[in-house]
Amino acid sequence: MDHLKNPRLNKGLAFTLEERQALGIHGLQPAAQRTQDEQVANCKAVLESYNQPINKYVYLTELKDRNEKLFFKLVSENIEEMLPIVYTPTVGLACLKFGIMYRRPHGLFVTIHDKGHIYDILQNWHEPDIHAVVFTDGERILGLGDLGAYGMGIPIGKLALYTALAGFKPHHCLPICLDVGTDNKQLLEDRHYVGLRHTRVRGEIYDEFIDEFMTAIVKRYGQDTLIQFEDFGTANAARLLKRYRNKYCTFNDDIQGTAAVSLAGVLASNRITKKKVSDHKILFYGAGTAAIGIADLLTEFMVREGISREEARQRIYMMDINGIISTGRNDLFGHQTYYAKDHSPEKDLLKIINEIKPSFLIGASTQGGAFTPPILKAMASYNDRPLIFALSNPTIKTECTPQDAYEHTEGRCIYCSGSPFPDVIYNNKVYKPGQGNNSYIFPGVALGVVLAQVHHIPDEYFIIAAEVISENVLEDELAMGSLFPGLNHIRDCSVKIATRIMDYAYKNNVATLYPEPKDKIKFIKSNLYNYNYIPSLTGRWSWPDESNEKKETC
Ligand SMILES: O=C([O-])CC(=O)C(=O)O
Ligand SMILES: [Mg+2]
Repeated sequence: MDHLKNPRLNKGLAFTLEERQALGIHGLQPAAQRTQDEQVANCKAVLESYNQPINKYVYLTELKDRNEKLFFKLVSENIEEMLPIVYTPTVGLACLKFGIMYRRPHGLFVTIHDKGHIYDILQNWHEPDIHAVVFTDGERILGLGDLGAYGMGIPIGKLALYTALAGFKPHHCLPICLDVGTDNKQLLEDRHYVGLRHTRVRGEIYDEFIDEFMTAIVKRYGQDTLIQFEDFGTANAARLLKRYRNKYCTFNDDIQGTAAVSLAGVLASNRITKKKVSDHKILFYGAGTAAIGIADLLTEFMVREGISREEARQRIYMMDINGIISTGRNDLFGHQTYYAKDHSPEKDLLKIINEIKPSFLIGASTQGGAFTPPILKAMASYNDRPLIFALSNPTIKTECTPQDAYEHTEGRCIYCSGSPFPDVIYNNKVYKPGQGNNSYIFPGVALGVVLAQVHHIPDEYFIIAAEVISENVLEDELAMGSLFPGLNHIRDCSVKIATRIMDYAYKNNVATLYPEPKDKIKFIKSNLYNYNYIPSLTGRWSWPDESNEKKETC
């Protein structure tokens, strides 16, 4: 029965007659036999019959629970259609409905009351060989804010992409939600809420809890376990990254992954405008975690282009809800101060644009529709090809839609958004706006890091990832307005990113995998998850002359 009930073993109607007899499951299924491709086609037909994206999400979750290989084949071979369901934007909706939809565990919940016992909780996870952990404390889920334990949908979604976009084996991945309470009043009163019903624990106790968590992970799974921070609140994200980045194999996706995909977008746009990054005057709308991460990485890149760090920071302006980030303000934190200008605390975005005349406007504000037509028109009046990045997620939080962006800039803007949008037709021209989402970055970076067994993740890896992504945008794609390779090429891009990161790691003597693989691409490919079924009756051992496909243990 395990072969029908365990999603890792189940092949549904793809079991052959011989397998059904040998496994003792003959008669438990109808007579038909299907190939995996036929099953994929069947799944697509079922998905088409649902109108609501959330119902498609539930169907796919159930498919993953029933037949893991079929789920990953479906997603991996149909990325463009499936990504918006298993990931942004639908995953945001799934988080909002997490309580009512909760069925079975897909990861670990560690609460603040488990403090002192986190290692024991990790022991309860059934898989012993974890290479990558994605975890959140649910404080800033996408642009939706504090969703507490409902935030668990995000680590689950991110790790599904580790497998679908970078070939991580699913049993090497562990999603974790740290539940320290929530300050979201609506959730505290929601009868479906599944998390702790008290406000967030902060301060020293929170810090000790995170410290214990990090220690417990490496004690349980080893020093080179990759630990990805996801959707932490602004007050903690940068602070915790700084604290842990040189101690653990860790990165913050919202700071570093989003920064890298934005850099990739600018580098690709430079192929159109023939500019350097340092030729831009940049205005950020939003000065939180993602914005600071992008600003820091752009600064780093401008320094490489040959200007001083000080000059680079002078080219970057930021504003948040309290106005322009200026030296006179006393509410700035962390790296915000690097970008503070001598300026009156102006709060009106249009006025600021008219004064600064930026060439590049980046939205990381979580304020849907903030880039109004007059703002877009102003950007078009100062620039031949204004850059407009509307990065907030999910779709309702996007600062402007591509339709608005092209319409109000006479089709001249170079645009991307964090959430997916359909093609736009403006003035008889078809635009295919790309998705500036960190999903182009984190799977490939993670793959390189885990395979080279490095212990820390420097910014250089994110610059490498950005360069690889921008180099892989085709001329045709650029001409259609996309700054990123088509989503269906993302798996190849992940392998390329991983290869370049491994090269860099060995050159800099930080890879601990020994010996260095001679042909890294071949090495990487031979370690990727195989989502195709393999015969169920191959026995326990593999033989050296057999293909990798057969060698894989289920
Ligand atoms: O999840 C996404 O789509 C991108 C991301 O990290 C965020 O918005 O927090
Ligand atoms: Mg995120």
